[in-house]
Formats: sequence, C-alpha cells, structure tokens
Amino acid sequence: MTDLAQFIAGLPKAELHLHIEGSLEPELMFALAQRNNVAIPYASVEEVRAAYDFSNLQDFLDIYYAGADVLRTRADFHDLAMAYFTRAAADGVVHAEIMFDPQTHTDRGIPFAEVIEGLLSAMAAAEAEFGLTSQLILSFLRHLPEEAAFATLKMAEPWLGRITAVGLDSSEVGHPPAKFARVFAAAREKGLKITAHAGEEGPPAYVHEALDLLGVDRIDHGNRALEDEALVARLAAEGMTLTVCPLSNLKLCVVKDLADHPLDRMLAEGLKATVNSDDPAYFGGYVADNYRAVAEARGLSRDDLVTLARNSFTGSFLPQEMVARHVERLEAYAAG
Ligand SMILES: Nc1ncnc2[nH]cnc12
Ligand SMILES: [Zn+2]
Repeated sequence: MTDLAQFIAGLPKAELHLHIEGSLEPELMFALAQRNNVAIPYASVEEVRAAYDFSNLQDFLDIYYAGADVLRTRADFHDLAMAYFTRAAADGVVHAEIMFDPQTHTDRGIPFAEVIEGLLSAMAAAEAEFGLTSQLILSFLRHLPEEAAFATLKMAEPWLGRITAVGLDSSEVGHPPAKFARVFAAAREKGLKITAHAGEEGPPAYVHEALDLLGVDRIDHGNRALEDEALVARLAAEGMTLTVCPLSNLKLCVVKDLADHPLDRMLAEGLKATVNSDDPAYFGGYVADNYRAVAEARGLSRDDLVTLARNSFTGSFLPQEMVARHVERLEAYAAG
C-alpha cells in the first residue's frame, strides 16, 4: 500500500451518500439469484462487470433496477448490507448514512418490513462487530408520482423512529424537486431530516428548488451548482454539505476525466464537500477508492483529505456531541 493509500484507509470518515442497492456486487447477485431461484440475464460475473459501461445516469439506473430483482427476503437485505459494512469498515468508515429505495422492492411485491428489518439487523450487527454506527435514509424514486412517495411514507410509519431522513433519487432531469414539495413537507413534520439528489445531471435551478421547496439539510452531488455563482455563494454561506461522488461522476459521464473533477474547486469556493461512493459495486470503488482516485487526479493535500473527512462528520445527521467526538479522533489521527 502506498503512503497515501495507507493515510486514506486510516482516516476516520463517515459515508453520507451510499445507495445500499448499489453495493450489490456481481458475486452476491449470482449467489442470491441462485438462493431465490431468480433468472438473471448474465452468464458470469465477468459478463455482469462488462455490462457496467454507462453513458449517463439513466443507462446505469436501468441496470441497477434490474439487478435489484435478486433481492427478495429479509436475509438478502441483511447480507447485502453486511457486505457493505464489512467493506466500509476496512476503508476507515466509522459511521454510514445509507439510502434505500423501498419502491424498487415494494413495487415487485416485496413487503416493506422485509426490506427494512433486514437492513436494521445488519446495522445492529455492524455496530456490534465493527463499532460502525449507521442511520437510514428512505429515498423516494423521483420518476414515480408524488402520490407513490406519499404511499411509501405511510408504509414506513411503524418504523419512523428508526429512519433518520428522507431522500430523493433516480432519474433527475424532468423530475424537479418541486414535484415532491408536499411529501417532503409531510416528512419534515414527522421529524425526518431531508436530503435530495440535485445538480448531478439536472440544472442549478433544481438545487435552488431543493433548498427553497424541499428545505434540504444536505445536497447529494450538487456538481452543477458550480454553474451559478450566486448559488455557490448561498451554499457556502449556509454551510450546506454536498455529498460528492467522484468515481460515480466519472462512470456516469458527469465529468469526462477525473482530472477535470471540481472537488478541490468546491473546497476553494468554501463549499462543505464530502467524498462518497454512491453505488460502489457499479462504479468501481468504495469510499477509500474515491478519496484515492480524486486525490491522485487533482493532487489533493493531506490537509484537503482531512477537511473532506471533517466535513463528513459535521455534515452527518449525528448529534453534536458525537460529531465532536469523531472530529477529535480525526484531528488526533491527522496530527500523527
Ligand atoms: N447516482 C444516482 N443518482 C440518482 N439516483 C440514483 N440511484 C442510485 N444511484 C443514483
Ligand atoms: Zn446517489
């Protein structure tokens, strides 16, 4: 391991932008297909990986939703999440705020309870085994109508004490935050935090809407906010956290090359950027791979890496005293 790789792996960090369905590795996809007797359109793990060549977000989403079909039982969701936590712990992740897409499963007839109970049991096991804490973000699929999001929120009612936040993901362009203003207001009234994908492929106006109409506590991605100077100034002034995903941006052609990635520009503009893996099984790397790849491509300093890790804690939904404890440990690590 290089010095940089070692420094990154040991850097205590939180992961704030991770779709648990996007951590389904081809090997587990095959194992679950067999366990559940589900047919998949691939002959081998290599063939699955070869299919992961995307030109844009929709290209990826089509394959990602098809892959999720092997997830059927509570045990499947437990195994999926446990595989992620095991991998994340090895990357120095001490806290993870994971998104799940209930509609991807309930629309196939999988009960909400199977999905969330499997995830919750893995979360408890990860805390016991690795000391890794986690929280759940229920994400609404934005290509579906707002009424479907309301139905999902209703389904989640018995578990609201175990869900920290709601999010908004899936096909961005053509599905602006405004479409979901009422359901996010309802979620906020129930005491949930709010996050939304905005400015990944969609225009800066969608980031404005996420702030003004959804009242977000964080922005997922936010890359295209950089096209709007006043918006950048506002995000900086509000101390809004952006959950940036470098390898995702590369694989989904949000950037042509990692050498063009705007992460250091975001930091220079005073934005609270963080580094995350988004859908690591599909984009070629977990969170430490993302830190490493962008650090090498953009020549980030150790101070930059520490800032990114610090932002991951201050931008988390953890209580202030836990944030302070994590930041203290991080500063001790940085001081060597
Ligand atoms: N990067 C992404 N953007 C929007 N929806 C997603 N669902 C999973 N990954 C996503
Ligand atoms: Zn995402």
